[in-house]
Amino acid sequence: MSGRKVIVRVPATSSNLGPGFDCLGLALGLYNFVEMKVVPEGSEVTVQGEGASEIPTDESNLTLRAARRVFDLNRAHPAGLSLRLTNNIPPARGLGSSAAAVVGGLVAANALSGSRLSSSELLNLAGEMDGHLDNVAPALLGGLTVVVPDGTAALGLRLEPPAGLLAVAAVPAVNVYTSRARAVLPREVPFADAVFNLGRVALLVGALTEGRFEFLASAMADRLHQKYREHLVPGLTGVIGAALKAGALGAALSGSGPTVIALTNDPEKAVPIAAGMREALGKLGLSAWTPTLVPDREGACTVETADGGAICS
Ligand SMILES: Nc1ncnc2c1ncn2[C@@H]1O[C@H](COP(=O)(O)OP(=O)(O)OP(=O)(O)O)[C@@H](O)[C@H]1O
Ligand SMILES: N[C@@H](CCO)C(=O)O
Repeated sequence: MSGRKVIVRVPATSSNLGPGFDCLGLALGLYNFVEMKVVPEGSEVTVQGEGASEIPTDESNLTLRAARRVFDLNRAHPAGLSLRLTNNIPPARGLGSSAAAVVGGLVAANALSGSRLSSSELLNLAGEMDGHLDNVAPALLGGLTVVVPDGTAALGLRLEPPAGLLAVAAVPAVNVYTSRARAVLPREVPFADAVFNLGRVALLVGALTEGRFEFLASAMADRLHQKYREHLVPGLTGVIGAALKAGALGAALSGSGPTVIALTNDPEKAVPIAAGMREALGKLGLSAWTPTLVPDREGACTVETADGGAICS
């Protein structure tokens, strides 16, 4: 096994999309790369790019831990492992960095040990390790995903995002840790708020799969989590409002924030939408990165297999 190497590409993800708290996610064309090589002994992790100074490189590294789970399950025991992580997804910004780290480790190790685990086994493992099925499902499967835990298993459905959809992200230069953003959520919500979200999440899935963009502004509204997180996410309401004013079809907090994601199907509107969101954050003294991203349709895939081929298109 020594010397065998794979490179896996994993997309960023935006979960919730407004009302779909913990169940909806969209894969985005912004990628982390995991190069995993079997070496004669020891383990070595290097990180370059986003989060390089904060992501651990010892045995606690998420990608390494995920890989070890798969090697154990596949009864493959590489003598040593070398991991080179090249990150374009900024951590702690609501773009699924930790989900990408886990999925990358699982998929790379599975590819190096005979691909014995199925996609649903990988989804269950990823959900167990990351704790956020709504990020790991789109990272693994690509596209628009609906996922729910059902007993000990996850039920994940991949749907095709509509043609021409673009996501303009406003990524402010502040960290919001998911654990903190969950701790501020209430234990109970008003029945009317639950009903508000139920209708909208159904409408949102239907609107996206049918390309009924005129429904998105209403369908991306939320009453279950965004208002409780407002104090952690600078300018949340103002940034969403600015995106809608600049012509976005709909906008919402990405995952647990602080990124806001705005959808459009008009490439020319992406520029004013990004400018509007930057301006709203600028009024608070915050700078933001505002990339326009296409939906990723492949999910985690192998850009270089152990025998030199490629699985990603
Ligand atoms: N690319 C990565 N590689 C390894 N560990 C990571 C990576 N990204 C995040 N982590 C780790 O995951 C843990 C959870 O981080 P955090 O709550 O910010 O999740 P996150 O996935 O970055 O959130 P988000 O979805 O908001 O980006 C932290 O301990 C962090 O160091
Ligand atoms: N659905 C989760 C995503 C965390 O990345 C949340 O909003 O807390």
